[in-house]
Order: sequence, then structure tokens, then C-alpha cells
Amino acid sequence: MVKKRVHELAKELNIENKELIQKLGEIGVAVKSHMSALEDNDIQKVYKAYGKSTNPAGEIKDSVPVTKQSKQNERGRGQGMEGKKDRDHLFRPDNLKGPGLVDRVPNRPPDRRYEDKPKTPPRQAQNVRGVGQPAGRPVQETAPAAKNEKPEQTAKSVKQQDRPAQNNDQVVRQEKTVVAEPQQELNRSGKSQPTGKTQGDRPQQGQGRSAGQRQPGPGKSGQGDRGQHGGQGKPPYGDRGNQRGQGKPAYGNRDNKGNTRAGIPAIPKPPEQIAQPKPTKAPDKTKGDRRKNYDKDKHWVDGFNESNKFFHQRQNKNKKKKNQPTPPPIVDKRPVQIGENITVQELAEKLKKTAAEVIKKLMSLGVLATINQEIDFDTAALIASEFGYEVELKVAVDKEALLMAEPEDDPEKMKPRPPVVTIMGHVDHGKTSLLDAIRETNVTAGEAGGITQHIGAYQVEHNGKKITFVDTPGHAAFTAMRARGAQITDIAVLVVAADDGVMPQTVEAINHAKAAQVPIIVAINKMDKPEASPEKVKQELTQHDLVVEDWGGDVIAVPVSAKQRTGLENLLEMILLVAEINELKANPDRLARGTVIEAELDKGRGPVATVLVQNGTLRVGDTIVVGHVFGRVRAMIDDKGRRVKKAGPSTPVEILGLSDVPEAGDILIAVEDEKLAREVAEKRQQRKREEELKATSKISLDDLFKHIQEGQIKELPIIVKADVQGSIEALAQALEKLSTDEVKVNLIHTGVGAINETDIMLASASNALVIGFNVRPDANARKVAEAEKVSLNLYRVIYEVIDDVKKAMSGLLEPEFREVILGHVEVRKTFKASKIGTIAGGYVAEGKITRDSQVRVIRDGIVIHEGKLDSLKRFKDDVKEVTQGYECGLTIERFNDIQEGDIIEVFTTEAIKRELE
Ligand SMILES: Nc1nc2c(ncn2[C@@H]2O[C@H](COP(=O)(O)OP(=O)(O)OP(=O)(O)O)[C@@H](O)[C@H]2O)c(=O)[nH]1
Repeated sequence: MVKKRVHELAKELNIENKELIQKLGEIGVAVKSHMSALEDNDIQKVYKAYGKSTNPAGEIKDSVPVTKQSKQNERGRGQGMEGKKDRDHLFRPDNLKGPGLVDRVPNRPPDRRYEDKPKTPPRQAQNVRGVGQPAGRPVQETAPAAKNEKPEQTAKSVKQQDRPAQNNDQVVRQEKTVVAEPQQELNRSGKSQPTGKTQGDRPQQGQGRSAGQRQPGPGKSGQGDRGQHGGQGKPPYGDRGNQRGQGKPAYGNRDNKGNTRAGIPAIPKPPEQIAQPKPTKAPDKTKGDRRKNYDKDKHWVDGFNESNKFFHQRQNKNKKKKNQPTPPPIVDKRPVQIGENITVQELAEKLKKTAAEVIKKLMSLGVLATINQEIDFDTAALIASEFGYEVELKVAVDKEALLMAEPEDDPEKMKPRPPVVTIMGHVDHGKTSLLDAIRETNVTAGEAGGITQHIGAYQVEHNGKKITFVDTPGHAAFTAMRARGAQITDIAVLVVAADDGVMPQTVEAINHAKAAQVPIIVAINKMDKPEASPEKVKQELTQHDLVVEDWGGDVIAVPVSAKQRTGLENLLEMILLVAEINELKANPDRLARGTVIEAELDKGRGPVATVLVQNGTLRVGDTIVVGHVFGRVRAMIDDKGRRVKKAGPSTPVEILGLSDVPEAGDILIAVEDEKLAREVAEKRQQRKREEELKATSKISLDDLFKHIQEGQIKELPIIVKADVQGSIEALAQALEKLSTDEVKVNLIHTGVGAINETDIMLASASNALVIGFNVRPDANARKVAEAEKVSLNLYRVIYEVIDDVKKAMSGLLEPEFREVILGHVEVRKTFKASKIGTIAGGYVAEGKITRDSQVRVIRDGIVIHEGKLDSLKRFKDDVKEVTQGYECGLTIERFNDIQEGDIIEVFTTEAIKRELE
């Protein structure tokens, strides 16, 4: 049934809603509001009540036939250039009131184009483009066309609209409106605008099947829109695309652009189709309306009451939206750049989401992460895509790697360099003596003055060729360097005393050199000694895979005497030979790279480092990064104590000009980019500080013992803050009394009053315990203590302070070990097993025997062996323990001489925690 809403009818009757509602009440039609729908018979009652008769169409009878002129205007308005002419014409003020227009535009609501404010932002219009409702006017024209195109549908339409009287009535209303509101004529001239329902209900006029009518989806309604435009005339500012295609079939008398041909009158529309009953609701009214209702000047074209409609339409649309699947959020599709790792917080910021949203999404993916937790790139990418973002891996420029990257040297620029030799060997086998002997016998007269200079490495010359010796004997330095990734040694000289042979440290040295893949030359020292036995040494070396040449191997062994300085030349020759074989080369024509051999803080000169230049040439004035230290080479001193301006490959030099003392094994790099060097050094410094901070966790009473064990601390610094001086004195006395020879209590600071930030900082710096007696830390101190990981110990009873400290200090004392006898086992029988050895069958006479216990074999009251159990069995099963009264089988580690009648004493040792007295 055709319905009308109260407000529509009120408008139609040109009365207030309120008045109509009142009237409806009077005539017995109950309505709730101006939005209530009225049935046809109620409408008729209203007409009657307002003296309109039940057939108000009669009032506009003369407006129904469409004049030729009006049709032309109509057509022209919507179509092409000819239309434009007409359109312009229509816009002329003198046309606004033209009777023809009035006649032709029966169904248009008041014009709102000149209202000041648009009710809806114009941008929305595009989203809703095309939901069919264009000009409501050309009803007359479209109907026949539709009829021609789709007769069955038209017929159906006609059938549906079996209420001509009402249609006529509407026409009357429209006419009235137009007369009352001249600006409405503007609408006619181009803007489709009327009430959504009217338009929406009219597909059959233009198209027969306006998608806009049936399908609320924007796409389809777009078609409906187009169709209607095409069919009903192009709006003056209309979207051309909208008018294409569908308009054409709707009108038989149109040209191929959809324009109505001039001069061909449109077939008049049957009266029953002129005005469709106007449903109160346009189901397909969408944003397309709004777009059309909004002209170029951003004025709403609609009548005032239309605003209500838009509101309701929006509501309808929202309702529809709810039912529709939510479209993916429109997001900025610019790829988000993410590094290898990113914290949840950072990711949320990049995605313009809250951290909670990201965490939630992560949880949905099965990843539990906190806001500050780092997630990897893959996870971050997944999350980003969930939020509709694309991600790109941002490869962080590792400045350090950039700096450390070793440039490739042009082979042509590579020149032979002196070998770098490290002397290794067992203690007292003569390493230092040999180094000294070589140095002293190989300095030229001119250099003699500088001989006393000790910089950790030196160069000697032999047959015009240089050899660099690293003067840090022992493998400790060698391994320390290697541990830091520095390999400075080309050749290892293994010193073995001919009278002593291969010893444990000799073996260690061999292993280190092998691990570093450094060729070994054996110097068999102390050959001057009568008991020297080089052959024995060579023989022993073979046990460690070092087969000397004499024995058919490839290891060079040189007999020397550091004391008598014999064989040294031969040794140097061999070093040069090995160096030659290994083709040691470097490029002196580039920025230097080297390794720190030694470094110290010199009182007068500041930080000093002995550096072995390994490649390139280091020059005074060069900007350098040495580990975490940045600097500029202010001066260089060579191993003879001479100032030098440059140092080439394999040259050891002392350098001045560093900002701090580097560590042995640090890599030196000379750089051009000072900024980069500074940046990298600062970053390294920061990292070092962080590591140090991590390493030095502050002591607390709870883990005092652990700290002491790790750090070998034998002193306990304490800070005491108390309420009154008397308390401090009492505490100080009591605490100091706790000092023993092994642990000394050191009260580094005492004071009256609350524990403050300064106290905490002092405790942090000196790794002290903070004791508060009847005082509390202030808020700041608490914060700092938390940050600095300083433990606060707050008490109200002096005795408790003493007791706690005493207990904590107990951990400082070396634990005593005591033997605990677990039991005794009598050996009653012994068995020999070829693979196992002697098995004792015993009886636990006392206590118990456990698998991990220590045992003592006692025979006739004499301890003949002490060791560990190897196995413990009950019958054939391995057991953990056998208790008194049971028999067992046992074997003892590396001891087979068990005899019947032996007593096995089972014992264990345990540490006893000592307490201070
Ligand atoms: N007879 C003799 N004694 C030597 C010879 N070389 C070194 N010594 C003696 O051996 C002892 C140890 O010599 P160092 O040079 O100190 O031996 P080292 O290997 O450097 O010892 P550490 O530095 O303690 O590892 C010294 O008393 C030297 O005098 C040698 O060729 N002949």
C-alpha cells in the first residue's frame, strides 16, 4: 500500500506537522510523530478534512499534459550542448518563474541550493554516487520510453500504481510548491534533487529497472543513477559518465549520446505514471542524492525538509552498513619501514594504533609481548598487514661495520712487510733472555741510545730485512689478543729449554699456535748447558705433532743459547725464510689499521698505546678510532724512542693523542671521516658502559656472599643513616666489632636523617650496603636506589641490624670442609672381571654407602687407598645407595687391589658455613 509520512503530507498541504498531527487526532487517526506513516485511507481522510476532496488531482488537471516547449527544455537541460543552451536559459532569472517550468516540474521539493551551509560534507557525495535519483521532473517523458523498452515492466508499473488520483494530487502539490518557492525552479534546470522516494520509486520511468531501486549497494545504485540521468536529462553540472548508456535505450527519440533530439516530442506519459505515489521512505536513497543535491557552489539544492531525509537516509545507510561486511579500513598505504627488530610501542606508533591494539593482535597470533618488548621483522610485518599496512625492511646502516670494513687492496700495491714474531714457551725456558739477546745483538750502533725503550714490541734488522718481535712473552698475551679477534703474529718462536724438554706450558703454546694457524719455529735454548739434550726435545715434540726437519718433518728447529748468544743469526734467518715462504705483504699506501699491544695512562703524556701497524701507514695527524677510544695521532715514538712521522706495516709505535686508554687487542683504524669515527667510538663507549653497569650489580645482604666469592672482596663498605647521633654511634661500634682478620667492615659514611639520593649514589659508586635505622629513604632516593640497584636495609631494632650483617658476612669467610663418615663396608669376597677389574662383594656393616661417596680402603688399620666409587650394585642392578645390613657389589675408580677382609670406609666432605664470633 502507498504510504505517506505525516510530515510529507503536511508539506503537501502546506501546513505545520504539528497542525496535521493535531488534525489527525481529531479525525481519529493516531500517529506518534511526524515520521509516522499514513495509510491511504487516512490520507484521504486528511484531504477531506482540509477540504481537498478525495481527488485533489483535479486541482492540477491542467498541469498534467506536458507542453512541447517544456519537454524541449527538459530534454535540453539534461543533454549535451543543445541542452546546455536550454539549461542556461533556464538559469536565467526571468525563467525562474516561467509557467512552463512549473508545469513540467511537478514533483520537486524546495530548493536548498542557496542555503548557507551544506548539511553534509561534499566529499561523501562521491561515495554515494549514482544511487538513482535524479531529477524528478521528466516523468512525463520517461514513462513512454520505458514503456517502449520494457513493456512488461512498464505494464507492471502501471499495475502497481493504481492510484491516479493520488498522483494527481501530488502534481498539484508540486505546482503549489513551485509557485510558493521560486528558487525551486533552479532545481529543475539541472539539479536532480527531489525527495528520494519519488525518485527511487521511479525506475520504471526511466529504466524500468533502476538498480538504485532494488540494490542499495553503491555500485548498482550507480547504475540506477546513470540510467535515470540518461533517461531523464542530464543535470547541468552532471557527471557525464553518469548519463551514458542507460539513458539511450530509455528514450527512443534520443541521439546516440543520449540526448533527446530536438523537435521530437516525447511521448506523453500516461497520467497514471506521471506522479508515482511517494513512499515515505526511499530504500535506495543514498549519498548519490546528496551529491546531486549539492551544487558547485556547495549549496544544498534540496528543500529544507530534505535535511531530515538526509538524516534518516544516513541512519538507514548506517543500518545497512551494519548488515554489510565491514569494508577494510582505509589506511595509508605507504609502506611502513621497520628494522630487523622493533618494539611493540614503536610498531604501534608507526601503524598509528595504540600499543594495546597491537598487543591484542599479537595475542591473536599467539605472540605474547609487552609494550617494550622487541618483535622481529616477520612478526611486525604480519601485524602491519593485519592493519592494512605494507612493510619494508629498513636495513640499518651499521656505521661500525662500515668503519670496520677492510677495503680490498690492489694486489699491485701490496709490498712485502716484516714478519711479526711472538716468542712463546714454558716458564724459565729463556723467552725473555732470547728476546733480549736478539735485540741487543741486532741493534746498530746508532740505535744503541734508544735500546732502553720498552714499548712491548721492537724491530730488528737482519741482512737488511726487518723482523718485528712482540715483546710480551708468554702465551697469555697471545691468547688475550686472539680472544679479542686480533691476530698480530705471523710466526711463533717456541722456546724449549734443551735441558728441560717439552713441559706443560710448551704444549699449551703449541696448541695456541696451531689454533691460530701460525707457523712454529722451535728455538732449542740453553744449548750451552752440559745437560742439554736437543734430541730429547725433538723426540718429545713429535708427541705433539711437531716433527722437526732432522726427523723428516717440516718444523724448523734451531739450537740457540740466549746466554751465550749463539744460534741467534740462524734463528733470524729461519724466521725470514718462513716469512718469505708465507709471502707476508701489505699495502703501505692506505690509511692505517693496526692492533694495540699495550696501553697505559702515562702521568705526563696521558693515554699512551703501543700499536702494531698491520696494514697501511699511520701518520701523525691521522684521525683514529681505537676500540672505544677516539683520537688524533699527536705524536708517534718508535721502539728506539725516536719520534717518527709515519709508521708502515709491521711497525710497532707508541702513539699519543688518544682521549682514553684503549685495551690490548683493540683494533686501531685511521679514518678520513672524523664524524663517523667519533660516532662509532661514542657508541662503543656507551655499549661498554652499559656492559660494565650490567656486570657490576650492587651488593645486598642477600647476595653478599655471592658477590664476595665472585669479586674476592674482603671488605664490606657500609653507609649508615639513623634517626639520632646516638643510634649511629651504637651501630657503628657494633658493626665495626664484626670486623675480623678476614672481613673488614668499613663504615664509609654515617649521618642523621633520611636516606637521600647522595647516600644512594655513594653506595652505588662504592658498592656499599645502605642501612637505615629508624629512618626512611626519601622518594628520590628510592627511585635512584631502584635505578642503581642499591639495596636499602631498613631497621627499627639495633640487634637485627647486627644479626643481619653478621649473617651476610658469614658468607665472606672461607668455608671449612669437614669429613662426614657415612658408613663402613666389609669386603667379603672379590671377583676379577677382565674389563671391569676387581669387584668387591661387601656387606654394609654400619651406616650406608652411596654411589657418589668417597671411599677409603683400610687394611689392617692402614689406609691403603682413598678415592671414589666407580660402581655400586645390588645383585645385578645399579643402585644409588645400600644401607646397613645389606650386601652390595662395588668397584673403586682406578683401584683393583681390593682384598677380602678390607674395610671400606665411606665418607663425604661438606662445606661448613662459618659464622663470625
Ligand atoms: N744457561 C743458560 N741459561 C739461560 C739461557 N737462557 C735463559 N737462561 C736462564 O734461564 C732463566 C730464565 O730465563 P728467562 O729469560 O727469564 O725465561 P723466561 O722464559 O722469560 O721466564 P718467564 O718470563 O718467567 O716465563 C734465567 O735465569 C736465565 O738466565 C741460556 O741460553 N743458557
